[in-house]
Amino acid sequence: MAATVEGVEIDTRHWIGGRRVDSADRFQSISPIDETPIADVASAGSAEIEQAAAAAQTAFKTWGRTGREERARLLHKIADGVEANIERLAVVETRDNGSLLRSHRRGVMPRVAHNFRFFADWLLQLDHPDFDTRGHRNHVSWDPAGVAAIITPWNAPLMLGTWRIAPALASGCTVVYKPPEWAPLTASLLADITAEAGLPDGVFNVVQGLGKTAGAALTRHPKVRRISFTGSVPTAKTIAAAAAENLVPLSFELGGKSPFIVFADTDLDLAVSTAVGQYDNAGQVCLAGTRILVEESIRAKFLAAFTEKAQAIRQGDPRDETIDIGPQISRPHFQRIDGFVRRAKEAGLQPVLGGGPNAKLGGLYYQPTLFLDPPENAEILREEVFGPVLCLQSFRTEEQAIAMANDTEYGLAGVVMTGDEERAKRVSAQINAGLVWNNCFFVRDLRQPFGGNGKSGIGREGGTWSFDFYCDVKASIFSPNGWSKNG
Ligand SMILES: NC(=O)c1ccc[n+]([C@@H]2O[C@H](COP(=O)([O-])OP(=O)(O)OC[C@H]3O[C@@H](n4cnc5c(N)ncnc54)[C@H](O)[C@@H]3O)[C@@H](O)[C@H]2O)c1
Ligand SMILES: O=C/C=C/C=C(\O)C(=O)O
Repeated sequence: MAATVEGVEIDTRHWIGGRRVDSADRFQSISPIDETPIADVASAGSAEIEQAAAAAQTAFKTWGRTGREERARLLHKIADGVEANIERLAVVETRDNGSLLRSHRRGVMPRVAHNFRFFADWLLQLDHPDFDTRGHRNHVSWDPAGVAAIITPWNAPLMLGTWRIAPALASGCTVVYKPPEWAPLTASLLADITAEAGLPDGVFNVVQGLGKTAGAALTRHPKVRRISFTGSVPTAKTIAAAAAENLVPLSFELGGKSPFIVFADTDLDLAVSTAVGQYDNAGQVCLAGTRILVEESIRAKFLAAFTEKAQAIRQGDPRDETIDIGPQISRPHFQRIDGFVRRAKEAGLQPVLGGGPNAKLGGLYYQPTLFLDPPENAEILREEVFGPVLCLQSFRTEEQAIAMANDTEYGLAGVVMTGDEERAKRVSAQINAGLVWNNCFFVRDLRQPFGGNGKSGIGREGGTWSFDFYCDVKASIFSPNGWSKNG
């Protein structure tokens, strides 16, 4: 079973134990650009999951004992393969998930390659210095845990997938990856790349399918020793219950409703352009600062400049390099976003920007939308919309800004815009979030701990934190006594 998308041939079957495997069931991948079906994809049930888990467990016997240098070498080979295929991966991803081709070409796909290179290099340096306990030498080592199940969403499919796949493979785990059913295609190309790189059979497996069937069977599977999930809170709760059954450690990167705080002493141009950037990827970014909090004395000035800049956003076909934002991922997701906006309007809020579908473009294009001063308990202020919908409120004091910023069940990210470095340090220290950007947004370094507090997730990945998750970390204690003379 194959599809040709933007001239690229894609095998849309699963990739299990180093070969293509089909299913009787199929699902369709529909392009958000024009809502046309672009591929029929194999849809797994528990039998295919069983097969993949068994292949991964068999492969683990060898891969788990493969030396660090060899694992790192193969990860670099995969990165080479990604780099050689950037254009093919970019055009397929854009057709499949509707994100900008220009960012796939120049930002996202290079980051996919970097995900592999970074964890390959980190593996070679992974170390904890030995330490002494009354003459006993303590040694710390990282033993791979076994089969890792990785499940990720559609808003940055290959980037979010490989951000988990690369450290799992570097750790010596074998992987069963369940890509998002709304954008499944680049995962299949990645399987080809890993095969060409010479990754042994069964070390990396792709099982395509729906969350409630393939995803659920994977997270319940007793051979799985780690579950790494990026997605929504309701799904996370279902997965946590499945993980509890087998006592499997899990890593969750979930939603957000991050604050974007603008102090009066900010560089206004920088604050406005960074704030308008929160509409990027049509608002389908977990980290987005969707609650803009502006100091009252500059509110009018900020709002005027923000509205002007937001109105200049060019929306359209994401394959056009001059376009700034594309469509939403799917009809159900589009309707969900519109539901939030309609309910906000019914509750009496009037958007000062957008407020509905983009009538000129039709399809899945939704206008960048801004609501002012929703009441404290408004749904639009509390729930993650995951679309191009922002709220703006104002504050009078720093304490009030911090209190408003922290008035959420989420805790993924925060943005602070101020000209005062001391204030930036003081405020970011008090924001309840896994990541706080000061006078910037989305500056990523894979040495950073990445993850969220509260409903935004469990655990951290990045650098050694990733290896801590995919490994059973071990302490070996060597006594000074009792060694044989030959020992
Ligand atoms: N924190 C982060 O790093 C991060 C990054 C990107 C997106 N997200 C979050 O992801 C969400 C959007 O993604 P979504 O709507 O696709 O999320 P989702 O939870 O509906 O789906 C995510 C993945 O889980 C699978 N899934 C669904 N039901 C399942 C089940 N019962 N068992 C196992 N797997 C199942 C899906 O097939 C998909 O692959 C947003 O909340 C967003 O904030 C978080
Ligand atoms: O939409 C969410 C984006 C998440 C980004 C990352 O996981 C990352 O940069 O590693």
